[in-house]
Amino acid sequence: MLTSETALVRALAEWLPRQRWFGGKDGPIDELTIGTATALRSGDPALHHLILDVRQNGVTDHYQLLLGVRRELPHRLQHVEIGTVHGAFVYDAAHDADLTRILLDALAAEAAVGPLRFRRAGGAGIRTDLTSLPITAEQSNTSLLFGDTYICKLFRRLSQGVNLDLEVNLALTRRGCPHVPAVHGWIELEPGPGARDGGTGEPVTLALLSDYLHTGADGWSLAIASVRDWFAHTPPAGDDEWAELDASAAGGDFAAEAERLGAATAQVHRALVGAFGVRTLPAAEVRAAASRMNAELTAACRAVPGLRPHAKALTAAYLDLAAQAEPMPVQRVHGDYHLGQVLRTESGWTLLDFEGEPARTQHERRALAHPLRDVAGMLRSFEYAARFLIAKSGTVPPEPGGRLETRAHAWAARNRAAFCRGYAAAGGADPAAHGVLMRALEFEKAVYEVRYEARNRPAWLPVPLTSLAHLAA
Ligand SMILES: Nc1ncnc2c1ncn2[C@@H]1O[C@H](COP(=O)(O)OP(=O)(O)O)[C@@H](O)[C@H]1O
Ligand SMILES: O=P(O)(O)O[C@H]1O[C@H](CO)[C@@H](O[C@H]2O[C@H](CO)[C@@H](O)[C@H](O)[C@H]2O)[C@H](O)[C@H]1O
Repeated sequence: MLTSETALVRALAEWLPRQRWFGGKDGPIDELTIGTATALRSGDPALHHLILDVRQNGVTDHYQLLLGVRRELPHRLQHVEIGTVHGAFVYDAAHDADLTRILLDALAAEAAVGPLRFRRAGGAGIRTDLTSLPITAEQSNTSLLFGDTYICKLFRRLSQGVNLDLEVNLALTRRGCPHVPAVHGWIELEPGPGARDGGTGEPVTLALLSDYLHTGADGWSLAIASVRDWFAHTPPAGDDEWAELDASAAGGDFAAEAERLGAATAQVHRALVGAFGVRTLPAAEVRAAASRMNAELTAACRAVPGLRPHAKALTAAYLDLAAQAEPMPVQRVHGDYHLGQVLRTESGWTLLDFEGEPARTQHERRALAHPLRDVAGMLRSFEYAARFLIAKSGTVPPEPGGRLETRAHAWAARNRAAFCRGYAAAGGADPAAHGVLMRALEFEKAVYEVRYEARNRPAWLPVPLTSLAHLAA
């Protein structure tokens, strides 16, 4: 019985915190148990689907793992070894194309295996002749490419109920929205006792199979290429003029793309209203939201001391929001909008990953919000992109007013303005006309990022902290 294998549990507890997608790196694992184990293939190699129940600081999270078991571990799989149990190697089978093809077969057949249900989105069949390759993006989940046809996202930390990415993508696919990849199928865990559905009575989404937009380039890589050009460009008039330079002269200027991205964002926001509706948030709830933002700031300052010097400016922004609170429209939004979530294809920008912020509860992620929340998220991403290369070269925190920092600031300002222009011109709320709300939303996102980086990528922490130093000044 796999669930009572102590050697396996011990190996998993040692391996899990080292995974990019593990969201609990800021504290020890108090207990790890195997919640469900479903055999998808026996023999050698064998494949088991596991749900790991991980208790940390009184809270239990559920993580999904495809566990491969082999007597001999070929070289190509050694980097994903978890350990050995009774003389057999166990490893992360998301990287084993011999085993992942079972997922496509099961989806095509709309199979049911134990508590796992394999679903198809529409009438069209699912190809089963494709080999998978995991992508190596900076991800909270693990995605497998099947040829250049499908991308299958295996959700790592499971949320209760229907996954938002599935819910939103299906709704927008069915409305014919051109800015999301079409959904082909999904895998879910049927409702059941304990961790299975957390009492919601809803299936838990485990994976999502969508169109792979193989010609697309993600917004983050495009933006970083542009920042690189911008840093490399030698100004004609000397260092002091760098901030005022015409960025379009540097080559690789991103502003026109940023503007188009703003327009696509406004169009998706409209489609979300069409699919899920809109409501008015009373002023009292806006005030409550401002006070929640401040409570998050207090908690974040406790966890990350580097945030404390900015706390006063952030609180002032939240107080301004509360003081000027008036009823505002709220709707379903993307919820974790940044340059890594958008792809530029030959036909325009496509938005990905409607799951919301991985560190929030499902309830928080599904909550309606002002659409400018996404705009604020993307503006933060321009700040990140502008400073990423400085951080990578090890010169963070840069000297205030320093050469590269001045340039980074100029790049971010140019692209932020272009994005907002595109958003407003395509019918979205004009960010310039909502200064108080925008400032509070941007700070809220920056606080989230500081916590996110502390928990997941401590080496990145200086990026949001440095940009906060500028925004809060
Ligand atoms: N449908 C798709 N077509 C092409 N690439 C995709 C697609 N979906 C995701 N990607 C790529 O995978 C990366 C991570 O996807 P995402 O859905 O954001 O995963 P996560 O939730 O783990 O962050 C994206 O930045 C993008 O580069
Ligand atoms: O894409 P995810 O849903 O996994 O989002 C989480 O991870 C993101 C990083 O991969 C993180 O985004 C932050 O870093 C980005 C650069 O890597 C930057 O463009 C974003 O602006 C910044 O927020 C995101 O916050 C987190 O939820």
